[in-house]
Amino acid sequence: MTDISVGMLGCGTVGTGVLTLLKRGAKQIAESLNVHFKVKKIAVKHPDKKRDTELTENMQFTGQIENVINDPSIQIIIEVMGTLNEAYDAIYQAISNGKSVITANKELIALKGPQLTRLAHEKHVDLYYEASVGGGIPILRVLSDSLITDQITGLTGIVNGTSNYVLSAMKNDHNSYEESLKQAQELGYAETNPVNDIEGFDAAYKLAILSQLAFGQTINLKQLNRKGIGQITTEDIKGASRLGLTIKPIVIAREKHHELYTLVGPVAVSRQYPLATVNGVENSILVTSTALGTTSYTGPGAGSEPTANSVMSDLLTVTHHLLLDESGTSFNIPVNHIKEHSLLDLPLKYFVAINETTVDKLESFINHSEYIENVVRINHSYFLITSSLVKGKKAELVAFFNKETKGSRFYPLLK
Ligand SMILES: NC(=O)C1=CN([C@@H]2O[C@H](COP(=O)(O)OP(=O)(O)OC[C@H]3O[C@@H](n4cnc5c(N)ncnc54)[C@H](OP(=O)(O)O)[C@@H]3O)[C@@H](O)[C@H]2O)C=CC1
Ligand SMILES: N[C@@H](CC=O)C(=O)O
Repeated sequence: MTDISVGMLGCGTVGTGVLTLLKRGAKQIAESLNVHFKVKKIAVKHPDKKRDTELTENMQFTGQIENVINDPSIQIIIEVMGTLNEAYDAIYQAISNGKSVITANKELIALKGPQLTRLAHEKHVDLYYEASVGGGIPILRVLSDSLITDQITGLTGIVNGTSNYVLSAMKNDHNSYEESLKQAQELGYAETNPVNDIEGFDAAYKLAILSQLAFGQTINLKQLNRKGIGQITTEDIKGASRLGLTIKPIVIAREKHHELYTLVGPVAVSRQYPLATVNGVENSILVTSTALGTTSYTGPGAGSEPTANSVMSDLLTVTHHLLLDESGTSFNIPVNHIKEHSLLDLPLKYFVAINETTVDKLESFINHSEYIENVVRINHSYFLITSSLVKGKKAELVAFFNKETKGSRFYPLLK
């Protein structure tokens, strides 16, 4: 039996899940790999906090990250603490010290993954981050292994469990936005700062990682068209429903004529669209590729054990490499620099929610416009489906509604 010493940074929702799965899977790991993982040290923010003693027996808790990453007996570091700069410095140092690293940190990988991957290659250690996208869904391995020879042309997905949980609870259980978000936080789905979930930053990081693997491209997050779910009202959800639509927190990246079109934000999807029935904390990613057509990957997108399961799969990959003396691998290093656009530059249909209005002009416009395919009125609000609009025509409609009504919201529509 080979003993492998592991150090952890963080022991919260995901970290506790990792300890649980390590304990539960110890016999199976010993039988199949002839390996015993020993978690020696765990760095946390509050080393004196009370922890589950059955899970953490013989583990040393410390408030100093250096105690873990500089311990020469530790071979593998699992980073599940979050943060950007602290995590970067810690992982940089750990890799420099010759340790393989597993992380669930999407912000870090989206923003600094390529640098760390290059360093890991140089130092002949592994860097893996399956848990950073889609929680328990093994989507990064699918993109980097199963689809390696296929050409990916599009990704459309729900990749933030918290915002999908909130919107599903608002629609299906008629819960308030605040109540639903509180539940998502209590269930361990939300980020330390839930603004990252609600405003689409977390989804944007995940789209960046998916694009690194699918298109070899690190997308420019500063220019990305990103919106959150905070502006969606219960009226919009009801209006969409009356038109056979559901509002979902979606990420999209599409390659067209060797250019990339991206979007992060709420999208109205028809009831037949595959993502319409992905509810609660579930995530789902639809991948379109030349050989396979469209394939979908669905599962729990956040939470303790699902996310920890992805960490475990990385841990076993890294261990295989260690045992075979083949460390120095990762998912990929993005090398492409293709031009990026907002998906909204392409012709799209829209679901439009128009706030309370009594303006006759609007009614007359709606009845005569060739661009309106369907409309419902609920009290004094109107909800429309437009025909496919080019960017300029959409801008005209936005201007018209903003002038003639008390405000409107345009949601891209996928059928
Ligand atoms: N929750 C989820 O479903 C998912 C989370 N992730 C990612 O996994 C990572 C961890 O998330 P999660 O487990 O939910 O977070 P938690 O907030 O539950 O846990 C964070 C842990 O890190 C420790 N920690 C925080 N800051 C520091 C620091 N500066 N130095 C040392 N330790 C620190 C905390 O210590 P203490 O316990 O003392 O407070 C805690 O143990 C994040 O990157 C997150 O984005 C990825 C996929 C899903
Ligand atoms: N906060 C994230 C956690 C998983 O990545 C989410 O809600 O999806």
